[in-house]
Amino acid sequence: MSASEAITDRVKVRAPGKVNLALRVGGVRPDGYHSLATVFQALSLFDDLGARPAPAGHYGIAVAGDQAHLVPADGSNLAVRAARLLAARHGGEQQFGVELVIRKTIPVTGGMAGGSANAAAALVACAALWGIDINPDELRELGAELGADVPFCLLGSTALGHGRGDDLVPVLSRGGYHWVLALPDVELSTPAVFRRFDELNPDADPTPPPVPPALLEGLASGDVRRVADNLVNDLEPAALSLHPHLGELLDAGREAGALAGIVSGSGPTCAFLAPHEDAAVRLSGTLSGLGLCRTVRRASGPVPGARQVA
Ligand SMILES: C[C@](O)(CO)[C@H](O)COP(=O)(O)OP(=O)(O)OC[C@H]1O[C@@H](n2ccc(N)nc2=O)[C@H](O)[C@@H]1O
Ligand SMILES: Nc1ncnc2c1ncn2[C@@H]1O[C@H](COP(=O)(O)OP(=O)(O)OP(=O)(O)O)[C@@H](O)[C@H]1O
Repeated sequence: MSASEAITDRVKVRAPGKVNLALRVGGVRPDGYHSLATVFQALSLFDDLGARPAPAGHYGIAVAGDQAHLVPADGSNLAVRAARLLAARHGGEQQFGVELVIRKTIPVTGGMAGGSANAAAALVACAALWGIDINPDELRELGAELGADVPFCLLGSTALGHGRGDDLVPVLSRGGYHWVLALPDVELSTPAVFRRFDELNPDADPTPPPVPPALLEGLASGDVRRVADNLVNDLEPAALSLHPHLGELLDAGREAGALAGIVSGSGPTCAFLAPHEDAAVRLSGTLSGLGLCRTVRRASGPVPGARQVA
């Protein structure tokens, strides 16, 4: 199917990318994952996914968007894996079929949970298309089998994550936050960044450091400066050591008026928090003009998780 045929989508689902306001990383667990203590915020940078019926046993995929060529359009796509997993747990893969189309906006391999957002969207879309009655907890459990960030892409808003990052509790958050996202022209693989973290922290405590209480207080009171002062990402030194020029980009954003700048998740996207919307508009203009990154986007948060749209 070509992406232009998407007009016939029977179900459309929109899912957000994320930024980690705090990403505290502990040592490696027996399952190979790192113990995390993290605060996620879902951002208004969305991927859209359409689903339409297909013959039983057929799972098709098309991907559109300027980075579509970087995303697998076959059975390895996380959205296809999500559809098959849902089917397998509700009667069998041969009982259902679907044609999926993804329109990418979230940067690919950018540290903003793009693939996870597509998996979350596919779970929601296929459950609706196939008439499967599944509650949000079950949906998040399936999501966790697909990737550590998938449950948050389902939940959205602001949440505290423990374990692999998939054990979630909603966090009280007031007000809206205005972000400028600088997308560098390099890729960073999540496992490679965690491996570099291990090299830099050979004696990491199995328990991650706590998220800053002042961050949670800032969110609860809607105090953007307090939030900015307490952003933290333990993967940032690892990402910077793999791509040192990200440090220059972070410095440029701070000098151009950001309250704070951090690497988003495993990077390489750099996320700058602005004091208000006008400042974000100015900051994105300045950063675009510097030529330090491939593109600059603005987004706000928090926004809801994956959900069906008209
Ligand atoms: C960096 C973050 O985006 C922060 O939210 C996530 O921790 C990564 O989440 P994700 O991309 O959904 O992760 P997965 O697809 O489940 O795992 C990809 C790889 O990242 C590493 N990984 C991920 C999560 C975690 N808690 N510990 C890890 O070590 C592992 O090498 C894993 O094989
Ligand atoms: N539906 C999908 N969308 C994007 N990437 C996908 C998808 N399915 C598989 N991938 C592959 O997964 C890898 C990670 O891409 P993704 O865009 O999810 O990275 P990321 O945003 O850095 O992930 P995270 O922030 O969750 O660690 C890439 O190699 C990509 O090609």
